[in-house]
Amino acid sequence: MSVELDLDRIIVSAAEMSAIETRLFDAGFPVAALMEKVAGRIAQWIQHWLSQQTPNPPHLGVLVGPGHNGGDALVVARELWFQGYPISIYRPLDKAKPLTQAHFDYATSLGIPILDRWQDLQDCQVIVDGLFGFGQTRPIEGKLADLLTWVNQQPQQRLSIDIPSGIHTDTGEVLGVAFQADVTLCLGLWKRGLFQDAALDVLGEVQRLDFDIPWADVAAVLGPVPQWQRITPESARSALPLPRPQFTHKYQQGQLLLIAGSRQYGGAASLAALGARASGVGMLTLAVPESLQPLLNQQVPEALVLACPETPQGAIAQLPRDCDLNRYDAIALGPGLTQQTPTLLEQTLQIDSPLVLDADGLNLLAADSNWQGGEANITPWRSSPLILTPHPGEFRRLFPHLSAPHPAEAAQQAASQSGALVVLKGARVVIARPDGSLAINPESTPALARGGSGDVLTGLMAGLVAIAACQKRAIAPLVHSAVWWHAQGALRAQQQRGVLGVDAWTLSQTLPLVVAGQV
Ligand SMILES: NC(=O)C1=CN([C@@H]2O[C@H](COP(=O)(O)OP(=O)(O)OC[C@H]3O[C@@H](n4cnc5c(N)ncnc54)[C@H](O)[C@@H]3O)[C@@H](O)[C@H]2O)[C@@H](O)CC1
Ligand SMILES: Nc1ncnc2c1ncn2[C@@H]1O[C@H](COP(=O)(O)OP(=O)(O)O)[C@@H](O)[C@H]1O
Ligand SMILES: [K+]
Repeated sequence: MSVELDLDRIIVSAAEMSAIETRLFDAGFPVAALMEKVAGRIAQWIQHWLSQQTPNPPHLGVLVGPGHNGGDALVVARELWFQGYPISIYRPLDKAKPLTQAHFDYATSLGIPILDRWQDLQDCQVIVDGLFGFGQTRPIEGKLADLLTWVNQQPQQRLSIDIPSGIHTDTGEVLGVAFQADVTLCLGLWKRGLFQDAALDVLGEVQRLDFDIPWADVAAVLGPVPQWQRITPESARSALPLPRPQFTHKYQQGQLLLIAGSRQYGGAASLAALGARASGVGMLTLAVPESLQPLLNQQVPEALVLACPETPQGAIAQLPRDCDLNRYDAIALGPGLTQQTPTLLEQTLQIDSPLVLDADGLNLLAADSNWQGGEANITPWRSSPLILTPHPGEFRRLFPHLSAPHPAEAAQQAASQSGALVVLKGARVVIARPDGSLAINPESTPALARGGSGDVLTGLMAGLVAIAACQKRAIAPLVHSAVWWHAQGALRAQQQRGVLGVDAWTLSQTLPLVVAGQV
């Protein structure tokens, strides 16, 4: 018996969703009954949504496709018609699956208007997209492309059933043109495409409507531990090292060494240090070029600052002789470092504790001859986790030979072949583990698209990893947690200051509030 997972955490491909549905049908659940159930929940959701906006039922235009997405749309249209909503149906293609055709015939017999021209949808207040669901693979072309282009130019609110038509269910790619939704109601289980950066701007607000899929059927298709998971508030919270016991001291709450900064990039070191502060790590040590010591002492007074001899250009030339790398629970290397001193990477890689590499730490790794473009697995020469936090540019330098077309698959391949835990940054951060599993952060904000946000993440993540390592907890859940809280910190700061008000320093000051708010 596998442990039942919250269905909200699971992300499926179109083929997996189809296989899960097939199991329900094979077990005796009639296809038509499932469609009634699902569409009934969609209709209820729409009714509640619209009742909050206007007391009078608005006129709904319903786009109906040939498959069961169109069938869902017809059942929704029928139910809302019975509830007194004015409805108009537009069906661009004549062909339909038998169940969809039956619903179309019944809707026609009820006298629900069937439009001949899509232009007549302009009288509606809301347009519902039931053209294609997870069955879509082909590009949207010809008349369908013209229809969606026209619909997207209309002022009405737009709601999509399951996934916007024109979005590839697995990759999130726009297949020519896509229905531009204000709301997307994902049915049953989260689809992969809804978390791909390429799709984000056409999804609108995304909600999942549950339809009671038994765990046994999910596990039969996805295995006992589904590979693709969403980070949820519960998983992010439960990973935090809380509550803190009364009887403890700082060395039991993690010791982190952060090696960062140069005369040129002093801010990166302080932002990473402030991120680490937000983790609550017991003891923070900063190794920085000696000229940065006064700045860091002032900005992060609780940290122990190691002044390192520096190069003429102001980079760390070497670590102080008395710096014992073995005493730390975790090490982070990279923000603002420059690439002048490859020995820093060599030294830290040899230490048997978790290592977080970011920015120039990643660039040094990419240039290291042992790394071999990420194709030589690190596991034989390192037993502790190596955590890489590249943005897409750094990722390409690290893994130049990977040909996976989409970020999630690319991260998955990168982690499997290199043995590192790969945190691929972007609008939706993907965390891939060497065992092939993948976690995606579903909630974030473009407020983070700003210099320094990543430095804060590195510090926060390394701090949480240090606590986990010190307390002999699993490391990966804390990496997920760091990505989640980083985004939540940005969302909180954005609430207070707007999307343009979330500079990295503000983010670092908001993070302790959201993380501490979990106690
Ligand atoms: N089976 C059921 O009773 C349930 C079905 N559900 C609904 O069913 C959907 C999946 O239904 P289907 O598998 O029938 O697939 P779709 O409704 O997504 O449509 C697939 C059909 O569209 C055609 N098509 C795809 N792309 C096209 C293009 N670009 N141009 C022209 N034709 C194109 C395909 O040839 C196929 O006939 C889900 O998204 C969901 O809305 C869910 O509600 C769960 C219950
Ligand atoms: N459009 C976006 N939406 C959400 N998060 C974003 C977006 N763009 C960037 N981010 C996040 O901001 C951070 C940027 O990190 P990085 O590229 O390393 O920048 P820097 O080196 O300047 O700190 C990452 O955590 C990334 O996921
Ligand atoms: K749809």
